[in-house]
Amino acid sequence: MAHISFDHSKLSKFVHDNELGEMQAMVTAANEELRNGTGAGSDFRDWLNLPKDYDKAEFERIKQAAKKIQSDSKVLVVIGIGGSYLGAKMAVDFLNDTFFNYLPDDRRQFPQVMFAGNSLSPSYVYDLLNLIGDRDFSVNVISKSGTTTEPSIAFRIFKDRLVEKYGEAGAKDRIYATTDQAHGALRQEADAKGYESFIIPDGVGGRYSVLTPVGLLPIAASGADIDQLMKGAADAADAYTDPDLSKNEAYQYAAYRNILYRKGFTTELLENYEPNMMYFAEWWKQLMGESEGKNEKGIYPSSANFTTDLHSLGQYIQEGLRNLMETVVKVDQPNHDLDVPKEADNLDGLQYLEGHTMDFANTKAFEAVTLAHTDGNVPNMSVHIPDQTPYTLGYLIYFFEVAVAISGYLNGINPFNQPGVEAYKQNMFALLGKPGYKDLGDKLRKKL
Ligand SMILES: O=P(O)(O)OC[C@H]1O[C@](O)(CO)[C@@H](O)[C@@H]1O
Repeated sequence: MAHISFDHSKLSKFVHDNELGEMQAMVTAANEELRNGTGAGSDFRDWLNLPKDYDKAEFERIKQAAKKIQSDSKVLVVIGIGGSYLGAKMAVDFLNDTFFNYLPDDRRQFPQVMFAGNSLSPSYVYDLLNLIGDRDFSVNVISKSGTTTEPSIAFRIFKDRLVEKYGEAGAKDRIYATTDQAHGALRQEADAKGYESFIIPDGVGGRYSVLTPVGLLPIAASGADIDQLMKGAADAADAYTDPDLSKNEAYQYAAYRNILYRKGFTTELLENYEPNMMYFAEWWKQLMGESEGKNEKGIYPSSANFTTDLHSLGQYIQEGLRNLMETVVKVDQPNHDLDVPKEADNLDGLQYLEGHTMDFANTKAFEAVTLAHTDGNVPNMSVHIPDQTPYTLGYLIYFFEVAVAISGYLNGINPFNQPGVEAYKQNMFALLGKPGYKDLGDKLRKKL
């Protein structure tokens, strides 16, 4: 029995009874490609066994580093982009108090965890420096390649500030580098300067890296239990191995979205009813989009946060272009619940909700939306999670990782590369005047 459950009961209007069964042969083949390494991109499958097969000594070092950061810093600045930040950001949000980063220092046990290097906005960096002020801080710089422009520039700026505040030696003790074990500029710098460093395993791509030091150090620094996170993922790894579609809900999810995609439902919205899951959707979008969007095909991953966005996107979802499908991640037991207060008069007309809780209203909204969208011809799937614990998050991460790998093979693409991301990078290097890009730079400038 899986710890989380996948509900496809509202798909009967869109998918005939026999269609899932007809996917079985393809799913079996996709499973073999994934498990036996015969599919495209097979060098990047190490995330499959990662929840069990990880470097235990390094894991302990992560916990020690997290303790040091908690003891000597009010702020941890996590520098990275794409898979080198989204996993940590979504997990820190998902696992902590909604206003975790807003609590003042005298009301918090653990440092603020702030992110940088995920844009080129100077205002953002300026504002973050201003937020830190003269408080103690540390930096975790994360980049597999070590050459990504956004985090590289941000790292220079925060490193400068650290050196200014603590001197060269003091700064060195507050920089944690998470990067490739042997290659890249960041590895060279970490070794040359003696930063404490952690390794991004070779066989794990950025978007599958949240359970490596990439995600684990910031998550642990925020005070969350990374043992439980790994345990949840390890149990999910056991739960989602059977190629039999009737027994594997992660594979069912992959198969259903493939069936729907072929019927013209080309955009998938990941939806939630908890504001601190907004970044879960951002993490999921990179996982799905970078894995599947290639060879001029793939489901476009989008998201909506409910009930908030029912009052902005709700109209479109209900009646706009009919190419949408939706997947809701629904928390069955919120971290906290509140009663609807009683009032003697009934001026607001809300008396009928007295005796109920806010979560009752939230869950009824979920049910109402599911039915309305289904009636509006938006195929609806949902993943129910019991709570927002580290164990459940680990489980959920693995559910989506294994599902997208199968989904990619079902759609005939390599789910583990991202060649298209290079196009903008090459142009940007050329326009910035990076050595080696002169000819391309000349060509591009004529087009501007
Ligand atoms: O860790 P790096 O090398 O800085 O790369 C960051 C991100 O850039 C990409 O290569 C492309 O977006 C992602 O796969 C990766 O997560």
